[in-house]
Amino acid sequence: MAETGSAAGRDGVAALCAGVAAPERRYARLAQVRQLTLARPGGSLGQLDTLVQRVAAIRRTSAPGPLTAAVSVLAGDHGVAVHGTSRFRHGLTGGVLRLIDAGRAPVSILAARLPARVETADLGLAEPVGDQRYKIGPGTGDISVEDAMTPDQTVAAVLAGARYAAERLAGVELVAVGEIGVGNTTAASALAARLLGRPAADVTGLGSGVPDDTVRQKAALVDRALARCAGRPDDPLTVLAALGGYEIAGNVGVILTAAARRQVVLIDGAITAVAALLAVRLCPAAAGYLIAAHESTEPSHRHVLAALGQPPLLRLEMRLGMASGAAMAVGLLNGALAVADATATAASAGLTEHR
Ligand SMILES: Cc1cc2ncn([C@H]3O[C@H](COP(=O)(O)O)[C@@H](O)[C@H]3O)c2cc1C
Ligand SMILES: O=C(O)c1cccnc1
Repeated sequence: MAETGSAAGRDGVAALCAGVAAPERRYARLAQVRQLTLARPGGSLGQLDTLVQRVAAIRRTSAPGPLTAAVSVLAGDHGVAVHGTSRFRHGLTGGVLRLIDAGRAPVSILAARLPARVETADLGLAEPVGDQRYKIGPGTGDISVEDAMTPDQTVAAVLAGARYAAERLAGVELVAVGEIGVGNTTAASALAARLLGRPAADVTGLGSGVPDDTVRQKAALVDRALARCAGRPDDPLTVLAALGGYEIAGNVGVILTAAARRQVVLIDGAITAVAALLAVRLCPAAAGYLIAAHESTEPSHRHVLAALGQPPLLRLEMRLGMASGAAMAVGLLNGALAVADATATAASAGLTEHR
């Protein structure tokens, strides 16, 4: 398999990438100058000052102010979960999606407090749940013995994610990117191992909370998956087809579309981070739109964030997925943006600096 997906599909992904222009650094400099005029010591918000400058470059304004946000969760089942790699049974993902849609899942509760609307879609559940307009297939193949998706399904899932983002996530300034999929930390570990050239044991963790012997079994499955596709090209779509999942591919499309629309992309945990890495491998300019909300306990997450050059905003030992870490970070980011926007200037307050 030299290349993944039909020519038309690959053209569609290339068009998504062509729509992404890097953020405009000029606005970061203007925001920095503006910050220095405020009635507080220059640089006193530390990393948050730098973050505000990055958001200024993304939004093309020197004072972006707090951002309107949507929280997005894409869902897909994973064939590899039949080996018992998750705390939960293969196929239970749909129940979690129902809980989110009913407003009773952790992310729904966090989003309601922000407030932010929650959007979800079934891209690859075994049993259909909710909106089926973006559905590509009923769960992936077991990556330890077969490809997760066909080349055409892979490209279709990226493009479905893009369409979902255009139709359901437009009109906000920030997208918190999330996923659910029983078994998807095994897929994320396999993708990270392959994309970063790291051994499975370095990037495999306890996911939803499995015992140590199951973590070792997960690493062995990842090794089998890597051996199965050794020698294949390592272009992002080929790797995604072999080892990924529908919700991961969909999030590649979400990230590229959000970047093209100059939305801030808040990355959640290990599974969305590896989708971001795939998006950046396809389209380097997308990197400028990413902000890493947190670093979860999944060992792959730290390595993938390092490869993305993204320090996490929060380190809380979360391992929940479903955009919950990203939702937690929205308030922090918007707090920094509000301070940058609305603090009095030193001159207006008669506060001149001694040095
Ligand atoms: C009830 C339930 C709620 C969740 N919320 C997030 N995840 C998280 O755990 C899953 C990944 O871990 P693993 O690879 O161990 O299955 C993903 O669904 C992720 O979003 C959940 C998983 C389940 C089952
Ligand atoms: O890193 C994550 O987001 C994560 C970790 C464990 C389980 N689900 C998600």
